[in-house]
Amino acid sequence: MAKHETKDKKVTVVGAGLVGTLEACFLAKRGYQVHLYEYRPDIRTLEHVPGRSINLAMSVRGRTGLKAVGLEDHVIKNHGIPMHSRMIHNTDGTTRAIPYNKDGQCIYSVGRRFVNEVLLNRAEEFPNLTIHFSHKLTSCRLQDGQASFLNTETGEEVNRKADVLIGCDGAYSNVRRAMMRQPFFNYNQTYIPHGYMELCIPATPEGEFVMPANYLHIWPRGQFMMIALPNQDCSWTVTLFMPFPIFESLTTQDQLLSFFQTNYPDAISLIGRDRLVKDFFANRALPMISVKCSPYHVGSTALLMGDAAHAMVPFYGQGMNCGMEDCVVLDELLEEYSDDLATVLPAYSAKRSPDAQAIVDLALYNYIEMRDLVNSRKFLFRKKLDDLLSSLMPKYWLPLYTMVTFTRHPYHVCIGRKSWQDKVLKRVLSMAGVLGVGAGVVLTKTDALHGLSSSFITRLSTILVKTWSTVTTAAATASLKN
Ligand SMILES: Cc1cc2nc3c(=O)[nH]c(=O)nc-3n(C[C@H](O)[C@H](O)[C@H](O)COP(=O)(O)OP(=O)(O)OC[C@H]3O[C@@H](n4cnc5c(N)ncnc54)[C@H](O)[C@@H]3O)c2cc1C
Ligand SMILES: Cc1cnn(-c2ccc(OCc3ccccc3)c(C(=O)O)c2)c1-c1ccc(Cl)c(F)c1
Repeated sequence: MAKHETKDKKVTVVGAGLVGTLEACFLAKRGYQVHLYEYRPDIRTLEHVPGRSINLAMSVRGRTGLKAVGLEDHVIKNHGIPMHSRMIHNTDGTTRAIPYNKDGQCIYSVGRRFVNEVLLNRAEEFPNLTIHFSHKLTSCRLQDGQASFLNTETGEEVNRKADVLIGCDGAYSNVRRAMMRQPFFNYNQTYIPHGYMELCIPATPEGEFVMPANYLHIWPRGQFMMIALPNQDCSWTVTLFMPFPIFESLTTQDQLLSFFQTNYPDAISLIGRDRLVKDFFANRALPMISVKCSPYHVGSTALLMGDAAHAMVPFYGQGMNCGMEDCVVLDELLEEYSDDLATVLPAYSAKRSPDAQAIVDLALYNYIEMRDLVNSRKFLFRKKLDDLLSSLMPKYWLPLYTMVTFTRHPYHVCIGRKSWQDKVLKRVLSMAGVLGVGAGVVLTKTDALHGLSSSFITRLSTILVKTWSTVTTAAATASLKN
């Protein structure tokens, strides 16, 4: 296929967040003339950057995007804090670690601002990439890549025509809003009844971590999930997920402290009683939205990427990872079709929307599943069962979280395996139910749940061996299908 010249092709990217800035780098690297417009001022000049989350879990899909523009080592090796295991906090204050991966793979806690600044610095290295800060997209014409911006510093209106307009303007995208006027553009959004609030566990006076550093700390309390990710300054960003009515019901200091004493007693001393009260009442719980839409393109002149295309609830830690993988997928298609945009954009929609919609669904599913894990025992049991099944049939059983987080298996393949895994789990648990009384006694009377006692494992293994032929046949069939 004849190579389509890129050096004369203009691209307007709207939104210099994590995905827009990365995409601008990808396109500039291919030789396009790129103009990146961002509503906010240059975050590198700001004292404090208001944001939706201070740190994020980065895994292989995001790392692959950073690697393509030469930033993986800078972000991961020099900045990212590895989280090798989950640290599960029980209501009695005891904790339990469960490693993520036998091969030592891990996820990394990275600072949102740091990653965005690193991407902006990289973007400025491209002579064919111009960044326009404090420029808000006010309107756009998708059919010819025309866009109008308001320079919020001067009040001046700026018009930009390009060969393609790419909306990376986040979950409440204006480019997507324009797309909604297109015939056959499908869209749906869901606000979940939970909100989230970020709190902080400070470093010690000596500047040390107060909890073991290389863990994703999780307080699984069903409706009241809470997590903590480590920051570079040895503090922790805590995210509290609760139904809005619960947030609203905690109106006094006593109500708040009593709630935490019941659900997260260890967190009171970790955060600090006075700081907890101050920060909780100084913050407000923020909403979480799930957005699915398709197609992502209009002809060869407009495209949606990142949260603008697929905003997801944060219960899988995949939003940024998915958006960065969007950039990798688009680049592979530009390479495959020699930058023929008329072919690439429809191909991108066809390839990416099933996967993006799958992870949006999976994140929502995880929200529901974790909401039902009312305590650590259930959370631990699920994880131990996953580990047991994957050790018994490694070729067929890869825990879903492992598949999503530690591989680049297409998301739609992961969700396909999930339905099969759910069927097997139901069969195994119903078989185990036959021994339920015995197993129940064993599990409740000892700390077997945590260690999954050898008698339980023997019994479960017997069941599995008995159902071995069924499971492996089903697995073989399923894996052939996917
Ligand atoms: C609480 C929480 C925790 C999360 N944790 C994780 C995690 O652990 N791991 C993970 O992978 N993901 C996580 N995410 C998701 C992740 O934050 C998003 O998926 C990611 O930021 C999406 O990047 P984006 O560039 O597409 O959109 P955004 O980051 O929203 O960037 C959009 C940019 O467009 C700009 N913009 C908007 N409108 C306009 C306009 N009209 N004109 C010009 N510019 C405009 C905005 O100013 C912004 O800079 C989390 C999200 C939340 C809310
Ligand atoms: C930010 C981030 C990065 N990854 N994860 C994550 C998500 C889900 C997980 O398990 C799903 C599961 C547990 C138990 C049973 C079924 C499924 C695990 C895990 O296995 O450790 C880790 C999160 C996260 C985000 C929000 C909440 Cl509330 C949360 F708890 C963790």
